[in-house]
Amino acid sequence: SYVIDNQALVTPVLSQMQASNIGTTITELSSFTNRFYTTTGGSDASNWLKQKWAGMATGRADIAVTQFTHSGYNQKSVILTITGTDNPSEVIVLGGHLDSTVGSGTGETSRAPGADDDASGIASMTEVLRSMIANGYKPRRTIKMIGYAAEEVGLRGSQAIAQNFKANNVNVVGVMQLDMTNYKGSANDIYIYTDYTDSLQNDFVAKLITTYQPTLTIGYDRCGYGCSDHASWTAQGYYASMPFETTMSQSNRYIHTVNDTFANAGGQANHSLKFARLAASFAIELGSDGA
Ligand SMILES: N[C@H](Cc1ccc(I)cc1)C(=O)NO
Ligand SMILES: [Zn+2]
Ligand SMILES: [Zn+2]
Repeated sequence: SYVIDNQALVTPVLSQMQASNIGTTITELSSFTNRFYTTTGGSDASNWLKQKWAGMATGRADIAVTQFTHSGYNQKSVILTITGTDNPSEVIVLGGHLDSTVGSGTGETSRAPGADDDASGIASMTEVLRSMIANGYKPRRTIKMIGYAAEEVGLRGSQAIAQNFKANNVNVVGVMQLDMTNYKGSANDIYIYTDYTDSLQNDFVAKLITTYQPTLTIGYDRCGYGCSDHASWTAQGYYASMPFETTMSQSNRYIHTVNDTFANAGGQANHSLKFARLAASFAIELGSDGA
């Protein structure tokens, strides 16, 4: 339910999260020549993320990391699963995309750092994972963190996964998309997008921000189209939310260019930390509910 009553579990995880760790992961992901869905870099980045998450989960028998193979291109999505202790059939999904692009002509040697779009989202999720593990947090429901392949070419990775989950009757109770979290281009801190998302869940997201990050300011906007992977989940009838870094009109103009770098977002991840903390509070509040 959307009742906020797990402060004892959420607060220690949030307080341990650090922008510097997010910045490190953004830098690592940006160092692949590109992470395009059909290139060597795209496959290497997927394998790198799998290894990174698996390494972090060492010693946790309830955490598994797999890759989801897509048809028609080599880049695999990465799925980390924290199996719930006593209500495992109900699933919470945190997502971001691991591919990067400099447009349709992206090839093997194209330079596409994709620091904000969307290394920042993957890095935010990674810091959630690190702090949950450091605090020994074990959810009652299952939490999945997904690095989607092929978002930039039509939300293809998330579409395949959301369709697969629907076909298998996976009971996903909520989805949060993190795509572009580190470019502070607008007045407010977090913008809750209201199209291709669920309005009730969006109200819960706003309450999470006012409860756990009361100094942050909230804005609202719309994309006007299916602008990221949340739209794939909504299309399958699941509840999705997308907290975004700016208003639509002030969105990061460096994306999909060689200039989408960590330095061009200020060389620090203070903005991403807000989204990482929001994602952690979302996953823990929903993840701590029993059957
Ligand atoms: N189109 C999206 C970027 C994007 C998403 C939302 C808004 I507002 C502006 C721009 C993309 O490239 N996702 O990877
Ligand atoms: Zn993009
Ligand atoms: Zn993106």
